[in-house]
Amino acid sequence: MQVAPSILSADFGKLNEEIKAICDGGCDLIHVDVMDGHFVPNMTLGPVVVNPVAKIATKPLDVHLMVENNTFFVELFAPLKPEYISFHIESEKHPHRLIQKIKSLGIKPAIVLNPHSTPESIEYLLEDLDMVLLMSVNPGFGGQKFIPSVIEKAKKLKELINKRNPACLIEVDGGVNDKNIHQLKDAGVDVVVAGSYVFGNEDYSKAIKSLQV
Ligand SMILES: O=C(CO)[C@@H](O)[C@H](O)COP(=O)(O)O
Ligand SMILES: [Co+2]
Repeated sequence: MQVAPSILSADFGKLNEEIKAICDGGCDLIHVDVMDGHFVPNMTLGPVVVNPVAKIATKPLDVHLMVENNTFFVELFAPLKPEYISFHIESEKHPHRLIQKIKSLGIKPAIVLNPHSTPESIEYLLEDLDMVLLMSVNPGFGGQKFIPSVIEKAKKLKELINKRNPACLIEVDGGVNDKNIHQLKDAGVDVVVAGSYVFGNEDYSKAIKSLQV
């Protein structure tokens, strides 16, 4: 299991130290939550903050867009050369076109599903995706309670992925901790995002390793 700590839960008063600690602590990716105050009722990080993060990070960035104008934000974050950019299926009228745009920028495209969205809704996009991110909370905030139906959804998605594009990864985001990690692993999940669990732990390295099952 790969682990992507969400920097939303980091201490922004000492962001450099926090980034260094999770990279040295053995994380696989750095999850960057981008919220525009329209698609979700919160606002977070723009390139002004994420640029210095990208400069000191020794692990690749996983940019999670929670915005209405996806194309604008893809163009804004592309110069930071993230490994992945994910966007919500619920906020995009032309997901196939946007996937091609992200690919053309040399970035791996991923699609995010809110708790109500079905894996079948993206079946015909799977062959063009590197990852699907399943939300296990409603997007907008860290520290929320895990929604257990994501386990069944991950299993269904895994079947579709096996049929359409076995190389596509499944990522789960929200309320992940050492209690639900084995269920997620058994459901076929490849990557987990963990914000409050990692940054709420005194020993980041220990917390990250406890999820790398
Ligand atoms: O995208 C989001 C929230 O919208 C997440 O990435 C959270 O920031 C994860 O935080 P925890 O639920 O792990 O505290
Ligand atoms: Co996220």
